[in-house]
Amino acid sequence: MSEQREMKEASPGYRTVTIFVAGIAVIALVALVTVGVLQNKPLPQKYKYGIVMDAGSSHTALYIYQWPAEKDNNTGRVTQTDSCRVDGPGISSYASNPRGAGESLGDCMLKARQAVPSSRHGETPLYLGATAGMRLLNIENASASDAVFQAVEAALHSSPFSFRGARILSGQEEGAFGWVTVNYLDDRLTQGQETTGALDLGGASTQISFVSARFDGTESPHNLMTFRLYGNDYNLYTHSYLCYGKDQALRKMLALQTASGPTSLSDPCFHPGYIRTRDYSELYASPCVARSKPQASPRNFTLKGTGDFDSCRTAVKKIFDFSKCNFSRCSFNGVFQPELQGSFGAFSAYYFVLDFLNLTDTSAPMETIKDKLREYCATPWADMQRQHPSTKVKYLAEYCFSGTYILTLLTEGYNFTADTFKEITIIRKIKGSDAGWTLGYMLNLTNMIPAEAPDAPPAAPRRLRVHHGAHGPAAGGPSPLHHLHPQQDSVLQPAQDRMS
Ligand SMILES: Nc1ncnc2c1ncn2[C@@H]1O[C@H](COP(=O)(O)OP(=O)(O)O)[C@@H](O)[C@H]1O
Ligand SMILES: [Ca+2]
Repeated sequence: MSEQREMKEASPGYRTVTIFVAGIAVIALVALVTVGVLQNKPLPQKYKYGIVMDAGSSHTALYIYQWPAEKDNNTGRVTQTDSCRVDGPGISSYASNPRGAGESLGDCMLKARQAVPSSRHGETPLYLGATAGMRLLNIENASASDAVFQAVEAALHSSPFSFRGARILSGQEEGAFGWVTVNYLDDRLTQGQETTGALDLGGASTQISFVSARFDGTESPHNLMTFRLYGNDYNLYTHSYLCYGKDQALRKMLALQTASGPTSLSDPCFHPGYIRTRDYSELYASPCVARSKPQASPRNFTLKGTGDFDSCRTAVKKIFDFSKCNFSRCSFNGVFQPELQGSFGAFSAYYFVLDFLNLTDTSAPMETIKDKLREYCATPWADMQRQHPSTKVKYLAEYCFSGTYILTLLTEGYNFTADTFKEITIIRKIKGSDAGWTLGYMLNLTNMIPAEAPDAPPAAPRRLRVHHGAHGPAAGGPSPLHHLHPQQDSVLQPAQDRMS
């Protein structure tokens, strides 16, 4: 009896404890399940991603872009979230070891896997675009360039991303996409504002692109790219000069100086005291200079710097041909160029070189710029090395040439004057994204720039179909496999397609 009473008496407290413990257990279970579910099923991602690899002549770089998931295909701004520089040289340097080209991309691919949330991997487009280094290899040895592409494609196919092809961009595309990038990042396209021209200096080629009111393509159809973006039509003049990137331009200058096969060369574009043995077969191993290789020459020559800016300019100027022009006006080498118009953004090696030389202020008088270069080139090589112990020796040795080349290309080549030179801004990034062709390339291939303004009445679809232009390796390249047709539905259209 008493026991029963006791139990009865104890029961209210016992029940409270039981309910309490059970409650805790349920909460713990729910929390455990929630954590488990969340770990397996990631939270919905706010962003989408796209990856472009820039296989340049000197090196390959990977860029990761992101944009708000719900604004996809609209005006949601695409920004660069990450980039990765591949160790070693550009893929065109792997002609005799194609597998090495594929392997070289491994570290950056790993970085991309870590940077893009895994739930997005499968839907993230991955593109590789090669520029002038592969254009040259393709000219020189098409089967070697095929083998490099095969190795690179195999490597990228094995990534978790949605690989959409590796191909050589035409010079027109390279120039036009650089222009799209700069104007997209500056937000000049949605507003229908006046656009900025684009100047891109690479190692093997250089591009100039700008909108010209005086150019409709009649004079030189190959230089016209037409766009309709956000409801505005653009006639873009663009030209890519193969062999006029700064590395090939240097080869061209050295080739002119060694035409007779000397054993030593005094060169004004290198610092006084600079001395280096150069191999003839190495110097001439490029389609840019191969034909001018001396008939008979020793194995190598000794290159000695004299550090004389004015003589360097004279030597550099000789790689430009100003003698012929079959158009109303030309830049050089008989290439049509309308009168320069508007402001320009100059990036890539323009930035690397002029930033190193502290010459990014283009509003400085031309004479001041020349004086600074004159003084710079005259600095003894030993002093240069002492002052810049951590700068790559190859770069350090060539900044005098590169600065002189840039000045000559802009003023004598493109006809920038003391006045219009001020219209050039030297840029590396715009709002955190690198200036270059990659962003424009991706925006085009993923149709992220609409032809019509977003709030325009639903007119007939204006997206223009693009065929590859009848020019450049992109059209007649090594193998159709490498030239997927990613540009269908793109808004970018080379003029000759429109007119045919
Ligand atoms: N820090 C730097 N200083 C000087 N030059 C640089 C630096 N970084 C890159 N470059 C140069 O910029 C150029 C980049 O060209 P790249 O994009 O590889 O070639 P292309 O566009 O012709 O295919 C190369 O000449 C490379 O040597
Ligand atoms: Ca480049």
